Amino acid sequence: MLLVIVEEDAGGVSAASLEAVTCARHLAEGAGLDLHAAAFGAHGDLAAGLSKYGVSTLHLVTSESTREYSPELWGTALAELVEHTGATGVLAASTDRGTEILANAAASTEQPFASNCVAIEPGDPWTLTRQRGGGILLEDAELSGRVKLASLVAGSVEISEATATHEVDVLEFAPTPQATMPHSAIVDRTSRGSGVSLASARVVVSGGRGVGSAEGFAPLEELAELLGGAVGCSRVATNNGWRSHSDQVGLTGTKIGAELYIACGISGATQHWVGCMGAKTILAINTDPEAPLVARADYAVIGDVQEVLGAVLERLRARRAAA
Ligand SMILES: Cc1cc2nc3c(=O)[nH]c(=O)nc-3n(C[C@H](O)[C@H](O)[C@H](O)COP(=O)(O)OP(=O)(O)OC[C@H]3O[C@@H](n4cnc5c(N)ncnc54)[C@H](O)[C@@H]3O)c2cc1C
Repeated sequence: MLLVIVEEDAGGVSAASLEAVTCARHLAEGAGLDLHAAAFGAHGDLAAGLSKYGVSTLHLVTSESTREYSPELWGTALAELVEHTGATGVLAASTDRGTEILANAAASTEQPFASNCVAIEPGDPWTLTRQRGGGILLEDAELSGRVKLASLVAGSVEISEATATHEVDVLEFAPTPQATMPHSAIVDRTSRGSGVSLASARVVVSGGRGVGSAEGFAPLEELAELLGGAVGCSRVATNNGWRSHSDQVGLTGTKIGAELYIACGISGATQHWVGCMGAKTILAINTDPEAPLVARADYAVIGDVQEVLGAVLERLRARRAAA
């Protein structure tokens, strides 16, 4: 059996997790194995969203010690679930959580973990392609082991449904309490304005130095809201205190896999590019026609970001009012 960790986003299974599910189904079918999913917390409602994707069982990891996120406690709980179910492979999206949980589970089970994969082919060993150097290099590798663990970069796989729809069995799994184990724990949370996470948003409207100030992000916020997306930024925007680090796209920020990335006043330094290159379509708005991101973008508008966004928003507001 193969196991895929699913994360919740906006009340359903996140797009990045559905990519991992699609990839895991491909591996399971190639090996003639069942596909199970696992979620942390009482997320029984995710079962309905998984029924079309070939998942037969959803394991809900529920216990007092795993109620709040902790990479060590969740990783150890996952290791226990792997032994309990006899899973021979575990996949997750390459989100911060997915990577941390798998790394801890791998350490606990003493099994190998390949992070940041963009393609995984069935067989024994698994054949994989993974990102290195923040995505600048691609490495071909093989993964062998009694249990293989791998994480998948968002935007690598086209989400697809299974040929048959299954009713998903929901099973609760209570791991052994690990309260005395050394672990990190969340002590505070800052909620984001939008309910959509940057890593899994289908549209990201992102701003850099060219936006000019924290207040200059207001039209980006409005555009993101109108498009049902999230706001991102470059490191200059975080360094200047215009946005929080959680909004940063890039090597030392979030890697996105959006359908559409709108880069406003961002030059496109390599460290930024590796965070947004997974987007399917890139639109750059920049005063400099020679900016690297303008050269790499699918579409570019050469002009002042505030003027361009002002015109776009005017049209969108008028269209919304007419609808
Ligand atoms: C180890 C390391 C890690 C890093 N990690 C990251 C990372 O994760 N993410 C990241 O983003 N950067 C990262 N950086 C920084 C990166 O190298 C760049 O410095 C940064 O991305 C530049 O941000 P920017 O594009 O906003 O600014 P700039 O490079 O200054 O570009 C500003 C752009 O705005 C345009 N512009 C100016 N005025 C306007 C206007 N009115 N309207 C429209 N366009 C305008 C300009 O033409 C220019 O293209 C990292 C650097 C290092 C060394």
